[in-house]
Amino acid sequence: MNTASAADGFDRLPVIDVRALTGGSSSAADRKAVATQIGAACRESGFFYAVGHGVDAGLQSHLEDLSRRFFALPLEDKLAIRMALGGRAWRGYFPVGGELTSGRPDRKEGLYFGSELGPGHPLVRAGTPLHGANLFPREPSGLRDAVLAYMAALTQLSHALMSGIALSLELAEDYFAARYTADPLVLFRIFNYPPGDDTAEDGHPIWGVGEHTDYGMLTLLKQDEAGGLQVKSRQGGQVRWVEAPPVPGSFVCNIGDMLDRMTRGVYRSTPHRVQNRAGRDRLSWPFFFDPGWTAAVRPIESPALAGAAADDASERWDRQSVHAFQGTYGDYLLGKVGKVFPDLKTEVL
Ligand SMILES: O=C(O)CCC(=O)C(=O)O
Ligand SMILES: [Fe+2]
Repeated sequence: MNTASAADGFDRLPVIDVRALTGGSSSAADRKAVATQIGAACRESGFFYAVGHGVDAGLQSHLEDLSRRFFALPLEDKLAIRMALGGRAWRGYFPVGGELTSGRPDRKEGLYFGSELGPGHPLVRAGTPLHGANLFPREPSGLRDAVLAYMAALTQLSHALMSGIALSLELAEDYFAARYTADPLVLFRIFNYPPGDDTAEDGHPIWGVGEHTDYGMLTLLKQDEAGGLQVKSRQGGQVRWVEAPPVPGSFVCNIGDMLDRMTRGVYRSTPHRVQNRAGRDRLSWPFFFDPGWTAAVRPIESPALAGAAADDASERWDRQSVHAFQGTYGDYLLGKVGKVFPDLKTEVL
């Protein structure tokens, strides 16, 4: 077993070919071999690049093209689907400065999407936050179909990667599907980070996204050529920010707070941030694959995690422990999103 842990620090993020998990006809040994690589990455940095994932390149470039066309529209057209109009479903467009990931406005604009649920869906009928219909722009009109097709493809890939993560923890391949993701919470965002100065007039650095960890289970990030994503490595009290540059045809995969909680900190939800220094727009497409809203997320019992006990609250960006909280994943998530969109919280929740 690989005994690396985040405490050792790291200087690069591995590239893992996940074909054996996504194809239909791989051997158990091949699946286990991929799972072992994923497990080592989750222990070391909580991040890896997935290649050989099988998500159609044509769909991806189509989505990229449509996304650029949307952000190029006049602000007023983009605001026609502003988040306040998405109500409790928390969908739509937010302008630059509209989101405060770690207490200060991020320099990014974006679109929020999620599973497309009609008014008859039980969670929508019950008024559950973050569940409902998407707000799609009128232009470019193809964005709706591209987003829905992309979310479907990434949902399938996430299930496959979670079966690898289960194997890496010496669990049955359907461990997560059986407990948490039969009906996953799927959130998808399209971000545009415009170029600009690194530092504000008051001397504070300006981030595209400030330092944070992801809240859920697994994030799959598509990024364009611009670069700027950085991952926090810590070695003996020294912090180093490791670049996660674009790797063609890959998704950057990272684990979120719920997997950190389930593994008692052995698989880390590692802080990361973005600063766009490319001198042009940077686009990214993070896809979040999370436990169902009503799931109570519990520590995993597995020999692979024997002896693990973590409370990292004092080190975390938000000074909160993912291990101590009580409640469902929905409760946890709501506490987080309320902080990053304070105005919207008052308006719609
Ligand atoms: O845009 C990126 O590269 C990262 C975005 C991110 O970290 C997030 O949305 O959680
Ligand atoms: Fe993130």
